[in-house]
Amino acid sequence: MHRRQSHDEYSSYLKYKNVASMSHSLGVIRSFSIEFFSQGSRNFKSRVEVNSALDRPEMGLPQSPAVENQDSILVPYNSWLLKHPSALDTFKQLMRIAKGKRIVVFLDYDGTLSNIVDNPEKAFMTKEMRMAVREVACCFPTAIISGRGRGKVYDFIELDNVYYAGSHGLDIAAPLQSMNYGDPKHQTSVVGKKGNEVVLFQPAKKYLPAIQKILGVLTEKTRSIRGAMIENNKFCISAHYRHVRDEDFCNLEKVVNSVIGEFKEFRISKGKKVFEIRPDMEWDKGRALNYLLDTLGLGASSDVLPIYIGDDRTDEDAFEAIRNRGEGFSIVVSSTPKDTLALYSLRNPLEVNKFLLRMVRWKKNSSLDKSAKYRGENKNCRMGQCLNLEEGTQMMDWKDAHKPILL
Ligand SMILES: O=P(O)(O)OC[C@H]1O[C@H](O[C@H]2O[C@H](CO)[C@@H](O)[C@H](O)[C@H]2O)[C@H](O)[C@@H](O)[C@@H]1O
Repeated sequence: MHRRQSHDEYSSYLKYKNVASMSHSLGVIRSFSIEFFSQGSRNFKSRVEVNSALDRPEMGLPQSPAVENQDSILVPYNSWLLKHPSALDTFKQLMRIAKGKRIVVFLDYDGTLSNIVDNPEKAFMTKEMRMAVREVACCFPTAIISGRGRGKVYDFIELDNVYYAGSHGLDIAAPLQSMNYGDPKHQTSVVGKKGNEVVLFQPAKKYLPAIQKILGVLTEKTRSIRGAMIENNKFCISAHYRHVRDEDFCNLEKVVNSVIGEFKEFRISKGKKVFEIRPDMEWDKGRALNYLLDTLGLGASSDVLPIYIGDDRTDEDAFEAIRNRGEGFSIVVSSTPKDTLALYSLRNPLEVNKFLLRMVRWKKNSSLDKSAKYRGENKNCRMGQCLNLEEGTQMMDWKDAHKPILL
């Protein structure tokens, strides 16, 4: 067990070195002189300690058995931070780069806006986080890109001034003008319950019957594996193993592999104690980010600056998309060193909350600097509603100030 672990850690370390040499600076000059300490017990201990903190039982449910952070690497957090500086500590430099650019904010949900908890149905975000997201969306176009079904992630966030992409970007409710972008065969213009017209971009529709089949077979075949949980995310499926005992994990993995083996058009990736099953097509969170930028009419603008914040493997596609654009800030949420293409980091959702509020204050101050009346950039928000925001301020209820854009 230990032998395998150290081999894995070493390959992780090599992978990290590759990522490190690939990673490029987007304007902030950073030191690349990372001193790796010898891979002795000190590093190992620090990794284990942080991971076990993540594994702590929450909400009185049994402790999670399997390794969560598959990407953790063998460097002390402070060394890793040199490579992926805190977006809070470098905030001023970041905003210096962002000045005069059109910022678009992209946020993952689980592990980014809400803490990772034992029960996926109870991954609520705090009301402070909801306020911060609502405020940030008043200042900059903002989209949530989640692995969950779009409807489910809306139920958690409950904001009408953000765009939603569910199923790892396979289900996007985009602004109306997006009819001019992307493949029209995947787009439908629909009128939602609230009378608003939106475009649904759903490139994986043809896989729905197969997804239903997989859901049925997986649910049946994992029924006898204690703690296994199958989640329907509409265009993809999650097979959770957070509560599966160590001794049953291989069995679950075998079942998932053998079921999906029968469906050649699907692929499996691993998230945080979850197998994520989705159609094997050229679409991911990175492509969803680019699609949303296009539909906002910003895809080709040279002054657009996307910011993506996410914590998990599928978010790496979005980090890569930002890297390929050559403009933008990719921010990984992690309290342990891990392999990532993200340039910056935040430790946890609490720091994400702080970062979002700082962006709001920065926007407000930079508008006041120009002695202009502060105005939000999101057309779905009433002007001036972000005024006087201080960290921790209780906000008034602006429910009816937003034009709903969701179905
Ligand atoms: O893209 P995301 O919004 O980050 O969604 C990724 C997966 O998130 C959820 O699972 C994870 O969070 C749960 C709640 O904290 C946790 O219990 C689980 O172990 C994590 O894997 C969601 O339930 C999955 O469907 C998403 O794929």
